[in-house]
Amino acid sequence: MFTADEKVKNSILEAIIDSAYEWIVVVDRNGVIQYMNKTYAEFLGENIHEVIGKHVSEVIENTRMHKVVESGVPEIADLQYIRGSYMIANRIPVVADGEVIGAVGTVIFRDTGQWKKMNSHIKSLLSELEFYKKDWHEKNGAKYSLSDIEGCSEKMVLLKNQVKRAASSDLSILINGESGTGKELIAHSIHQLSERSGKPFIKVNCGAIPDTLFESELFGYEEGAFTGAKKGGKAGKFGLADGGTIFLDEIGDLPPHMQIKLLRVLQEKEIETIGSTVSKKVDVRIIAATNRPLAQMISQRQFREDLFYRINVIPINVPPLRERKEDIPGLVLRLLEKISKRSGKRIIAVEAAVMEWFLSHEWPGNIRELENILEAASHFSQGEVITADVVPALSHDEVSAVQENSSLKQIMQLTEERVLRDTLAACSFDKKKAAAKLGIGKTVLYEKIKKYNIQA
Ligand SMILES: Nc1ncnc2c1ncn2[C@@H]1O[C@H](COP(=O)(O)OP(=O)(O)OP(=O)(O)O)[C@@H](O)[C@H]1O
Repeated sequence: MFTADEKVKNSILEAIIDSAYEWIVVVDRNGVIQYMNKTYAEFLGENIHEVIGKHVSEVIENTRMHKVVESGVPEIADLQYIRGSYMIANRIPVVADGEVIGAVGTVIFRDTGQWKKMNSHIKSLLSELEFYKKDWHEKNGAKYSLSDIEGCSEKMVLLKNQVKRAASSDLSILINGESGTGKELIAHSIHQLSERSGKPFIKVNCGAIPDTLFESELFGYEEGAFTGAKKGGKAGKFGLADGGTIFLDEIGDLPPHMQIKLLRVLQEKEIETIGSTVSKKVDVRIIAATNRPLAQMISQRQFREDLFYRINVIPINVPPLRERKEDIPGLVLRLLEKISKRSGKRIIAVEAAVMEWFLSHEWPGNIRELENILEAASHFSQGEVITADVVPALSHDEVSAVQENSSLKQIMQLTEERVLRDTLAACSFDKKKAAAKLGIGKTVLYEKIKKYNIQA
């Protein structure tokens, strides 16, 4: 029991802590919360009494409090991402009799205006950093690894095993799959898992290089090789990839006269820089990808058979999303996490109606289409859960579904009904206003409301 004097002292202490500039949390040696000040709990949307006794990782995103208890090493001014913003966190171990018995954590920038300002400053610095990191990775390394590939369907489990096996060999790989299925992600993962992972991963988009620049892009040129050549010359992609992996994306888009040049390099394993008289040995592993039917292109003489056999030593087929719909819930969570990080807006789930639609949609654009839809919806979303009204594709799909089996009359009626419903809702069911907006008389509007049984 506290004495009256102690009670006063405790109340004073509590008042000081609650009005402190920082948010405060205290955990015991097991990482279980023993204390949290009111403002912190409020910010987290938690009840102050309910958080006591919970493990800190259940309550605070990206926390490291329990790690500090384990390591006994203080962490000062660490950047922590909580509820869509970056905060600055300090974590100090509490030591008694030479033993760590818990930790105190403080987070600064609880003043919204202040942290918004700081947050936007940090975000702009981080996006600058991201830009340079991306640029560096594009030139020198693989961005993704196997853990970035979401999917627990049977097809994806088989695919991941195949990726692991293929990575350990040094043979050429051809990844086949529809657009947006994750072929590039797989190419990165193969490189990361291979013995070449410490060496460059260089991507070449075969469809995007103009014919006239193809040779200089791939093989480079010497200084003075032609008018306009850069001082010091230029290294080509094959030279840059030496020792590592070259990823030939969209190989089916390679024009025939370029196919023969590529075949020569693959056979002879040497390149001739433009303007040089000597050829240079290169050691690169080839991973190619395509969404075009190369076998059919061979029969139509659009793709060289000899080049096909050179690159298709290990074929990997990536299944389209419609054949592995059980992966959708996991993908949605993974992509929302990625989008939230990118935009700084916390979105954690989609409502049941949206998921239902996701599971019934055919996904012609595969995972890229899913990512784009989630990105647009999270932009318009008001809360942390995406609702059907912010998924534009959802209403569009209804129309296309009807169009497949309907007469023009039915489609026109459906469209008319939708326009009426939308306009009435936008005018808060003020029929005079809605009629004026639609450019029809009030009587006609009443007739149509009756016809479609539209109710306020
Ligand atoms: N299994 C997956 N798990 C998580 N994200 C994925 C997965 N597959 C694809 N993605 C994401 O979907 C997007 C498209 O993937 P990617 O660019 O690898 O597809 P692609 O098959 O190479 O497409 P294209 O043929 O059009 O070049 C990327 O943002 C990628 O990160």
